Amino acid sequence: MNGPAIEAHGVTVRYGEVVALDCATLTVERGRVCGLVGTNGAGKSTLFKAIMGSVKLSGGTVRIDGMDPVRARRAGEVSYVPQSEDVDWAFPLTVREVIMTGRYGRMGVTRRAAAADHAAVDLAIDRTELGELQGRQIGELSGGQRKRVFVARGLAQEAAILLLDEPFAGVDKRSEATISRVLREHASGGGTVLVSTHDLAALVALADEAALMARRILVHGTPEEVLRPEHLTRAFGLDPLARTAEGVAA
Ligand SMILES: Nc1ncnc2c1ncn2[C@@H]1O[C@H](COP(=O)(O)OP(=O)(O)OP(=O)(O)O)[C@@H](O)[C@H]1O
Repeated sequence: MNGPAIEAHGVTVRYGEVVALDCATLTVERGRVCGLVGTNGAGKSTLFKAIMGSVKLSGGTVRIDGMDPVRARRAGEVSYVPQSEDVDWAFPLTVREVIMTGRYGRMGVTRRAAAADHAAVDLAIDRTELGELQGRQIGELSGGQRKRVFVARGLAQEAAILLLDEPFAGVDKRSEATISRVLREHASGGGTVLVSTHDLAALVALADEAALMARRILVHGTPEEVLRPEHLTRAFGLDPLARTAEGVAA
């Protein structure tokens, strides 16, 4: 592995006339949790897609562990938990089966789970506290439980880099606490986490560093530094102290 875990330099992405990212630069070193903060439409999801190599760049470069992002993704180095899953919730899949899909990249064409696959899934289930729910149909789960399932799928993949787009939106307190703990543990074990959140209050406990974005990275530093009122005013365009974090971001 060469270079930082995530290195986006001068990244520009356009959707037709819309400039979603305008020269965004962000470096995240291994073993860190970085919180990504910005208004709706600030380009957070697009930055995740650029890091995954799933969107065309009009400018700039992305390197993951020194590698091209598509290569890194194919090597299973990066796992992405999107804001909303494109999943048919009525499809009869159990929690365990969904988490096992995180192992598909390692199974080859037969998709036959070996002992190592079951062990990785067991560990992911344990860490996300889904033991009692592993036989349930995913359609029966609450929003927070579903989120934990997709975080568990990322853990089962054993990717060094976890990208999570709004994992705390609409989840219950228990799921929020579990996901936060899992992310901190991942970083303590040498992994890297980039997580977008609207929950500014939780950022200090969750993240080692934060990045404030509005089509590009405006400030990148400790959460305390990034959350200074003058920076939030710049990113959100109003007095953040006059509103709750949720209200500002909405
Ligand atoms: N497929 C697309 N086609 C056209 N415009 C898009 C597309 N995806 C995103 N955009 C636009 O690009 C900009 C950045 O969107 P993006 O989803 O990256 O922001 P975000 O910070 O993740 O916002 P949110 O929190 O609402 O998901 C927005 O103006 C959005 O409307």
